[in-house]
Amino acid sequence: MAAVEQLTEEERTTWLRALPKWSLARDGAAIERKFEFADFAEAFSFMTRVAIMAEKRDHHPEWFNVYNRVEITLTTHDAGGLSLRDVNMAKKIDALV
Ligand SMILES: C[C@H](O)[C@H](O)[C@H]1CNC2=NC(N)=NC(=O)C2=N1
Repeated sequence: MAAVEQLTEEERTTWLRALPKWSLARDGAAIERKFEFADFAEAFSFMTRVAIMAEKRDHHPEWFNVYNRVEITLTTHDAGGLSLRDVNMAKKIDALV
């Protein structure tokens, strides 16, 4: 796969404005968002939809689930930090909820 470029600090700031529900994590190397659903079935349904999308895009979330809560962290391992792939994925995830 072609190398994926890490976002510069300026690009990070700009892109994050378009993702108000996500915050920078790991010293700018990742973004994260917490989700809360009615129950486990709703949370897992959401996770299933994210998983299918992740496979299609070959870009996979780091996540944590307890009952109705899901926490998602996006980072690009191939870039060693945040890339446009994370920003695009976050937008797609936002559109699912
Ligand atoms: C070999 C495979 O295509 C790569 O490792 C993909 C898979 N999914 C990935 N997911 C994420 N979040 N970052 C990556 O760099 C990444 N790379």
